[in-house]
Amino acid sequence: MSPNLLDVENVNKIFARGGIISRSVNHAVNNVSFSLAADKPEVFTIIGESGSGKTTLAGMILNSAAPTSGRILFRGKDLHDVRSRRDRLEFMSHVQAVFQNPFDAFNPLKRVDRYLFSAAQTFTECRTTDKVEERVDDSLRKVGLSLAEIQGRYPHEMSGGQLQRVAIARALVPNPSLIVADEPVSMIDASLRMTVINLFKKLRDELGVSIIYITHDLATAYYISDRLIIMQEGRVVEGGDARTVLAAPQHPYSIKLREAVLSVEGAWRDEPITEAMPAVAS
Ligand SMILES: Nc1ncnc2c1ncn2[C@@H]1O[C@H](COP(=O)(O)OP(=O)(O)OP(=O)(O)O)[C@@H](O)[C@H]1O
Repeated sequence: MSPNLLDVENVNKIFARGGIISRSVNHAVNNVSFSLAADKPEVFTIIGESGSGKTTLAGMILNSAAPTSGRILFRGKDLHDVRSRRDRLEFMSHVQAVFQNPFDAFNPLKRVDRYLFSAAQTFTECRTTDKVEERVDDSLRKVGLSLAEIQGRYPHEMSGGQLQRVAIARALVPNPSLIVADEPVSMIDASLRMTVINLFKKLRDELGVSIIYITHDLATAYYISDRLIIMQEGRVVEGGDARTVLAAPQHPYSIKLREAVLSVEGAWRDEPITEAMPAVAS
């Protein structure tokens, strides 16, 4: 049997606080487990209020921090063993990240196309200028942009929504199988949020990319998720198929979640999202 895309097994992260006299520990991630299948791309949402451990968990999935205990496997390989530069580059070509604030992700003094060229040179076999540009243009077209549109532009010359789409295009350059998106729309103008959210759906459906979507936004979580886990104080308090969880919420936090979803659903029904989405090229 082929391994899962991702296995998070009994993962804990404990931060120590204070000095020798007043030492305390913060159990930021507490015994979290879930898996993503290799053959079924999905949007898997990690939802929870501020401080519930979402970003800490994301950091461990991205292998930028190690669990205190438990393990994380990507395609059957323990991330603990992904150490050499070669292994890390290989891992990063399969697992990419999109962060909250696109303006933080790009140096204001650096042209945005440079980031995409650099990703193509680092993570792909493209070596000639033509091949690199072709690869970058291909990735940009998957998010409804093109190299001609963004070439030579600096971050401040783009809207937050456009820049986040460039960040997603950069993540797509290596053809990853998993994107970890940590609050990817919370800093984007509300009118552009659904463009990015719909884009994740298209990446799942048309490119077979699985998305771990991290958020505290109940409405977009409901709209986009196939499965979700709800975190509170580091623990998973409820999880499973998104509609099932929301149809019969058990935990007080999930009940709050459901109430919020119902109120925004009503609003959406009255005022559907009309922003046109670009087709995603395969
Ligand atoms: N490097 C660190 N050192 C010490 N404590 C940390 C560190 N990183 C996170 N924490 C603590 O771990 C807990 C979980 O934080 P985390 O950022 O993962 O939560 P979150 O759910 O992502 O919150 P938010 O939605 O506000 O980003 C918090 O109590 C936080 O203060």
